[in-house]
Amino acid sequence: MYGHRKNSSGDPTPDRFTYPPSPSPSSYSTYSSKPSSDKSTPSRNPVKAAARSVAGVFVACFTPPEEEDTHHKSSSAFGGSDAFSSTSDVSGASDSTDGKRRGAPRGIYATRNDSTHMREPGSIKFTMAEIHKATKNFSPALKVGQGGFGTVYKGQLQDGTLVAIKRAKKSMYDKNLGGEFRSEIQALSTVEHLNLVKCYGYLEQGDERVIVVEYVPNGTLREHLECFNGNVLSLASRLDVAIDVAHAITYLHTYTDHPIIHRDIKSSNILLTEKLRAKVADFGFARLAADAESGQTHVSTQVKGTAGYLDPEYLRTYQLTEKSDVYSFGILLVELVTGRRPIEAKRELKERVTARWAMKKFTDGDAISILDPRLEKSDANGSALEKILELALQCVASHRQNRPIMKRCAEVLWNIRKDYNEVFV
Ligand SMILES: Nc1ncnc2c1ncn2[C@@H]1O[C@H](COP(=O)(O)OP(=O)(O)OP(=O)(O)O)[C@@H](O)[C@H]1O
Repeated sequence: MYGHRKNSSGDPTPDRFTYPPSPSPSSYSTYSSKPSSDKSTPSRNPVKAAARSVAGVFVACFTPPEEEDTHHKSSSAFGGSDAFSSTSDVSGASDSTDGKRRGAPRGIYATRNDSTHMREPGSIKFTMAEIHKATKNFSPALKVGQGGFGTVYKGQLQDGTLVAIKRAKKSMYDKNLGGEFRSEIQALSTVEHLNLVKCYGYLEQGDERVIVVEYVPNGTLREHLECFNGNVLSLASRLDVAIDVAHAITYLHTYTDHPIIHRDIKSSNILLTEKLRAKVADFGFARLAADAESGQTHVSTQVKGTAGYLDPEYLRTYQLTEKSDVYSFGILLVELVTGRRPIEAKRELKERVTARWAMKKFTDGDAISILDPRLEKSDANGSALEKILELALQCVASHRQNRPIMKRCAEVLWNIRKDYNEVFV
């Protein structure tokens, strides 16, 4: 199953992939089972050894796609919406989309009146009437994004709570979305953490699959790294974001009833609050990890994730562990300090795979040259950059046993942040 993103020309471009690939042709099959060399050149410097190792993995595993990914949003979260200030009638059958589908035999348009009963307090099941009311009948004015799962709307519940309402696209449901939907709900409904997007509930009715989650108002990390709002995210804020994400993943790996592996850690799944704190979203690919007591290892029948963030060891072995998230997190750290996407297909060959390029510069003693050009090349930034890259290197080690656990990542980042703060007091 491929997520459908839109490239700059508006064409759907796959950037998320499943291996084994679906029968449909895709350049992403080049990521597949080609074994990668883990035999890095021995080095006395473990950091440099890891760098060589990871560079080898990138060479072996990644053939960048022809098209650069693909940032797309049909409308930005920054656009927000003032549609809630309107007092228009939300029951309105006058909505044009609604009008077009009025004859549909199944789904919400045929069942709106079946589910007008009130939701029981505390229930996570929403009614169709509530969803319609919250989104003003899925008003295009309230659309805040589009992802592999479907369309995301900003909504407001009866009690005034702002929510993001994720409506699965029909094609996804046809492709056996059932499992993924339930997975997302199962994972989301059991967890609660300041740095995780809270799940309020869901609706499963006819062809409709809708998830209601906390609305996070300030766009995605990827949007901030691209300065969509005109402001450059400072290195201090980037460190805070990294710490928040590390805490969120630590919680998923360690403190839930069963370990949860997110499987799709990436900058477009990290949402920012107005105070620029991070909340990790999109558990569409989350799966409950093996029960620690049973000692079983989760073996996937399909490799899922997003190009550029995917753990090569998982790709090779189909064995999913928490360390696959650690790998993706390492890629995210590189993204945070460089500002670049993990794969930048329009750049010259040696710079296309951002982590490989960054690690090479780092081991050549030229880390500062990879710092996001929008950030000042100060001593404080240079020092923090090197420490962050050192951690990133460990996270993207080719063998999972050489990667730190996420809790350790949080601790290291916390210390980097502390040292960084001290420079400014
Ligand atoms: N909880 C939320 N609060 C505010 N905006 C959100 C929320 N969830 C998603 N969005 C917006 O909707 C967009 C699409 O989100 P979604 O999670 O469906 O897809 P994605 O993660 O960007 O892509 P994919 O699903 O293909 O990985 C996001 O990029 C963001 O702009």
